[in-house]
Amino acid sequence: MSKTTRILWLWLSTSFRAAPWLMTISAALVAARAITAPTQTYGVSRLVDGIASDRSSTIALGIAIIVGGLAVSFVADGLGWPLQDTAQERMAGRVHADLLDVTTGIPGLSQHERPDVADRLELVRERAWRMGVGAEVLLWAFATVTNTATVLTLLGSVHPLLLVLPLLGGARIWSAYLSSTRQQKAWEESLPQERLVDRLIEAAKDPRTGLELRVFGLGKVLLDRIFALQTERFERRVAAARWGGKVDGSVRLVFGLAYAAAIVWVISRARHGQASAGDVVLVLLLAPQVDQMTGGIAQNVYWVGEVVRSFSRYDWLREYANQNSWRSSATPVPERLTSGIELRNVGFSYPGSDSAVLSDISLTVPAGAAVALVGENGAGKTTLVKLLARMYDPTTGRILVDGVDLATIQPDEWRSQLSAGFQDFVKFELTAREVVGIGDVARASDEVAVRTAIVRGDAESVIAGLPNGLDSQLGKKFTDGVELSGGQWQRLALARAFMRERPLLLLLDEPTAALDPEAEHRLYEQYARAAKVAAAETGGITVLVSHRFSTVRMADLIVVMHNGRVEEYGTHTDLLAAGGRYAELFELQARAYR
Ligand SMILES: Nc1ncnc2c1ncn2[C@@H]1O[C@H](COP(=O)(O)OP(=O)(O)OP(=O)(O)O)[C@@H](O)[C@H]1O
Repeated sequence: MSKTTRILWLWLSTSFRAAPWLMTISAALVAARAITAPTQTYGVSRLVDGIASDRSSTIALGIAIIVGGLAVSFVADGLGWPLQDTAQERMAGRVHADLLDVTTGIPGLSQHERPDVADRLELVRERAWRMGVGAEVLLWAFATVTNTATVLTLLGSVHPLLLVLPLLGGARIWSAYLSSTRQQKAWEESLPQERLVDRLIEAAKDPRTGLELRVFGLGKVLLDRIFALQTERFERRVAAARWGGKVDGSVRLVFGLAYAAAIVWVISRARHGQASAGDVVLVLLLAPQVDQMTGGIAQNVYWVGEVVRSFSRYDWLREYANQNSWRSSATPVPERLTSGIELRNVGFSYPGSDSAVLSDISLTVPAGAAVALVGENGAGKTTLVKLLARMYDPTTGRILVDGVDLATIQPDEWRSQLSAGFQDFVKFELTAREVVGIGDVARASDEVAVRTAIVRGDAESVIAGLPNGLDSQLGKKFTDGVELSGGQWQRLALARAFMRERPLLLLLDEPTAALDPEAEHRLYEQYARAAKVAAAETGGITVLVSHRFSTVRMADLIVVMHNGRVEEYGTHTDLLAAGGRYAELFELQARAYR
């Protein structure tokens, strides 16, 4: 199937899939409505001719056409609009559901990292409503075609030369096309600015950024920046719209003059007996209809173009999702780990960047082990955690889970066996019960499971301080919502990470950074004891990222990273004895606490 056919088919099938019967009935009504006006005009011309020639059969025909037209338009108008509106709503709903389905089906994170992909994704989302009006535009296009065919037949019946008039209208269609493409281009060019404006507005509104904004007096700077970006974007778009207005206005003027000349010509033909009075009436009354028709086609060209463009972007997204679905990864995830996880010459660069963030990492983490990643900021610890969660695949090398390449394991299944807590965790503004429970959606309403996770996350004191305990609404956006401190939110996020009791891999990327070192130490000690029991059953591995050596030293294996490489690894005792970077950093921190 060619790309154009595929897109048109996508448009047509989405419209009819959304509301098959509504669309079919609406199409019939729309066609009926489209032919009534020109047909009634024909009825009037018959009536005039009948009166002029005093022929009662012609008069009767004229009246029958006019009355029949009235009846049809009465029914089509009464029924058509509500049905069309409903079809339209269904289509919009369908489009949004389809879009969500496709985007949430992309398992990796690359689409958020590559600016070109992010731009296109934004365009798809932002223009989704244009796909949503697809049903209406389709019916509208159908109406225009029917209407055009009827008007052309009637004009041609007076004199074939009059068909030049609608042809002149073609220039108008062309100008509309030019103007819409220019506006489209202006729109697309201003998208990066639009994205930036959205982000800046978000930052300006977000209570979490409010504190720093005020301390550094950034409010005004931010507003000026938003205003400048918006002005630039607005000017670009207005210039395109103004250009379109000028071109369309001039073309319309030429068309109007040509039509006036045609009317004069038909009148003179009638005076010489070459045309009837009815013909003059027909041409006169068709004038506004031809103008409306070409205007309608011009608008249709614009809208058909918009809908086709939106569907072609959607088609691109489907292709992208298809190519990035990691569908070849179909190996089931193991139920337990026996040998462990091995990284073999793993290297990684973020999408759209050439510089390697991780290089040549080779490491074996035995099943059941707790491993700590340490290293200075930017050493690549979080990136390694993301690779283990399979948010990305390594650029080079492989990650083997019990000897099976992680890149071949079904991504959703792998993630269902993971649990994670992060430093920049999400503050889900739900009830406290849900905030914790969603760490294992299947058991989110299991009271015992939620309470156990809360104990493991050392968050009992947070719940005890809430007005309605677990059922308290969290977050400032709600009138009865309770706002928590950074540390309290973090404890709940940690409890959430502990909802899955026996994950094969638990990733803890500085999830306790907001707690004091003692609280962190206590928590990990408690956690390590429980983890040992679970690990004996499932071989589950814990990966912990922390800058605090009091915690790190408890790990079975400590991996010291530097500039995206593993510099040394071993147990706390081994590494201290080796006297390398670990020993140096440990000594530095220990001295600070003495
Ligand atoms: N999404 C991204 N796109 C491009 N580069 C990135 C991205 N995320 C991180 N990086 C780069 O990768 C490098 C490693 O970052 P990473 O977050 O893995 O370090 P880290 O060791 O976890 O640091 P920290 O201790 O500060 O959390 C950094 O140089 C960073 O600039």
